[in-house]
Amino acid sequence: MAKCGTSLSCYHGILHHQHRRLWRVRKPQKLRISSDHSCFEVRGVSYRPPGTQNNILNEVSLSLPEKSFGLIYGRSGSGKTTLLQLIAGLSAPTSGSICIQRYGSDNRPSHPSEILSPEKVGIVFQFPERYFLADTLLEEITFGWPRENASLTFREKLAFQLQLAFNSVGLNGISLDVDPHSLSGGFKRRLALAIQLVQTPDLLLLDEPLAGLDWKARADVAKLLKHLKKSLTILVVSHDLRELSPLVDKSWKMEKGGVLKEEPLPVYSDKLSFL
Ligand SMILES: Nc1ncnc2c1ncn2[C@@H]1O[C@H](COP(=O)(O)OP(=O)(O)OP(=O)(O)O)[C@@H](O)[C@H]1O
Repeated sequence: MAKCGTSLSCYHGILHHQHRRLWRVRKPQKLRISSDHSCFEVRGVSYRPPGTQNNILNEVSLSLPEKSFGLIYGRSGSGKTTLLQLIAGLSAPTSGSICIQRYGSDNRPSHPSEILSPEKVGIVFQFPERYFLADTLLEEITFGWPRENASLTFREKLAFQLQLAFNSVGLNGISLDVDPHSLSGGFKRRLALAIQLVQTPDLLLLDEPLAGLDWKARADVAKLLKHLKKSLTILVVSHDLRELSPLVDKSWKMEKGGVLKEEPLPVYSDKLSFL
């Protein structure tokens, strides 16, 4: 496979302002939904880990239209990560279902709902760089790919997908020989996203995508997510409401006891800073 260029792409600088801030409720964005559309839906999901007495999640429901950006926020330990893991198919709900529903122009279901297949879902865990294993970018991203038995056509398809994924996260200017651990924080997150995008998921789940990054890398990753949102459905769990709020189409608050409520985001208002 041909190698990409050898130089790191430059970060775009952004101006950083410190403001006094006040909380207020942000108006939800109007979702532009085409007449015929699909939604990822969590329907009445409860989860109790095997061998335990209490539910972590209780009758959780949400509906996220395709190519929109959803955000779940809420207290630590309320069950947000557990919900992402269920949507990704890493554990099975105790009750309820997770599916894709198609709707017609009258906003009514036009087909029977389909169970969401884990192959259609990509998940990036919190601090994904901690799980990097390989010595080069190429090995990291192709980890687990078929080496010998796959047909040439299949390998060509994977190589094509790899190129697309690298381009879409802006890694195309970096040599595939680079040690993933030597990348900056923001570029490590780009790599973690590319690893998932190679699998061409329909739904991308991100657990705290900005956690542990400096302000510049946070702005960089938020900008990248805005770009990815054009072609993917993204559901994020995060405490970083201020940076992500411009991207958010729908939001939910996970409350104590694993109860999810659709709720607009509270945001900081710089305009009111004189108050
Ligand atoms: N397999 C399990 N068995 C028992 N308890 C569990 C299991 N998995 C998670 N929990 C508990 O469920 C609760 C919810 O955990 P979860 O990680 O989903 O919360 P969270 O909202 O994502 O928290 P944070 O914001 O800190 O990441 C926690 O109290 C956790 O300890």
